[in-house]
Amino acid sequence: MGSSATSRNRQGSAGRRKGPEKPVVKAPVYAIRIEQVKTVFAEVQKWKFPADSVLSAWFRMNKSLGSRDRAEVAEAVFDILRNLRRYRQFAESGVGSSLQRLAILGLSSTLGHDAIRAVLSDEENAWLEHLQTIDLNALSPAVRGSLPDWLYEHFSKLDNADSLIAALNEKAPLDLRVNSFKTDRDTVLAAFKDSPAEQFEPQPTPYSPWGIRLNGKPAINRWPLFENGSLEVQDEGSQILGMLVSPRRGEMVIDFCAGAGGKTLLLGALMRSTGRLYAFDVSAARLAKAKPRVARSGLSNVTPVVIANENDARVKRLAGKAHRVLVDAPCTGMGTLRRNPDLKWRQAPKDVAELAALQASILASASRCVAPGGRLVYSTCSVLPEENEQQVERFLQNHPDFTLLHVNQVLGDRCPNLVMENEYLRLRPDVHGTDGFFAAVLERRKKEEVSGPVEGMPANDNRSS
Ligand SMILES: C[S@@+](CC[C@H](N)C(=O)[O-])C[C@H]1O[C@@H](n2cnc3c(N)ncnc32)[C@H](O)[C@@H]1O
Repeated sequence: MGSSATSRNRQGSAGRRKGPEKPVVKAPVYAIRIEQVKTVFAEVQKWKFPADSVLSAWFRMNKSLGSRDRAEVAEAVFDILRNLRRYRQFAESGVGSSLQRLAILGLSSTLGHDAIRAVLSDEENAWLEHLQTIDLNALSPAVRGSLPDWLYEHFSKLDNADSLIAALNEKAPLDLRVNSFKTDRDTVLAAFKDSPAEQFEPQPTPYSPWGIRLNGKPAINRWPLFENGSLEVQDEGSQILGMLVSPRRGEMVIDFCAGAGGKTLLLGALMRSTGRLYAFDVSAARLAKAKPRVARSGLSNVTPVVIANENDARVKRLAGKAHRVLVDAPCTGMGTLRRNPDLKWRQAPKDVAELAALQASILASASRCVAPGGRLVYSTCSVLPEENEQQVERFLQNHPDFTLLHVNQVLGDRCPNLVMENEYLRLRPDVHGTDGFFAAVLERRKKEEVSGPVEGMPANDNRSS
């Protein structure tokens, strides 16, 4: 069972009824809830679409559901995804369909056994009670951590693997970033006092000067501070990346894999909306999602560009020109399992190999855009060395005109609480409370420091950042 298995006994949508509640009206609500979780999970486990897309589509088809109904279904589905391997093992015993048993496990973990007891059969209740007696330490580590074998193989090679796996199976808090182009964190925290945000216990994040951590999952897109562009949702790890790229006013900066613009917005704010910030991506749909966010943020220095691939002619035209290039590479997302637990079930070993090849190609191509003396930052939201350190090491072997900077040196005194053991930024949920996140800062040598011609560097370009 999940950690909250016995702790809560919420009233579900029954809570919306007026007058005193009687147990007799609660039962059908949770019988319906079990069916709802089964319906959604049956769709999710086709592994065709991300779980949050499946849930959003189902909510759109079931508009009459209240926010508590939605939250209960979503929490149970995500709980099943986090614990799926363990739950499947548990579901081998018991009665009824395996889908029914998974739904019961998810709901008893998130709401507590007592909440659903009345709608379960005697056998089902006895089965749940028996499961409570199982010693989780007696399970194999891959079952206990609910990872497929191939992924457990990868994780088990990392430092303190058990602690990392356990932390990645927890729910994540919600991190917000204050848009420093519009306001500052103290002002937002003051505005949160006596507002609906207060119930989510807003706290400054420990490392990022722009971060606020909320306990819970409010619909912040209806908050005025979100609507006016003062706030964005962004994990603290991604915020720290802004300090590593550290773009300055008036510079030319490329966000090579900009997606829906999460990091673009941060870089644009750090540039105080000056200079030129190219937002590249191969996905027009993702870049389109950045548009309203850029509009809200008040930035006017962002130029979105849909590229065909990393070797697009528009990329080549910028050879040697950019002061800063960020490659926030497509990756397995294994550092974000707290938020996207379906990623561990939707990928296979071949995906790691394919992504690693794509990452190497994007990094090589993006590096050509960096001006002499300029900075290239490579990042992923993965914890796998194949996507991280090994990429950077291979890149450095093939690109002697780049050197690796130590992140402590780059961060200087801007992030005094954060000290890394070696050159790389390596964040983990069990150590830092962030998603798993990796970044490396590479600097292109100035022209006079390099002997012989260097690919992508214009003969007459002698700028430095
Ligand atoms: C990790 S996501 C980027 C997230 C984004 N930086 C943010 O902060 O929201 C990786 C992005 O790389 C894009 N991508 C994939 N292949 C690419 C390529 N060859 N060149 C540029 N971008 C690519 C994907 O479409 C995806 O949006």
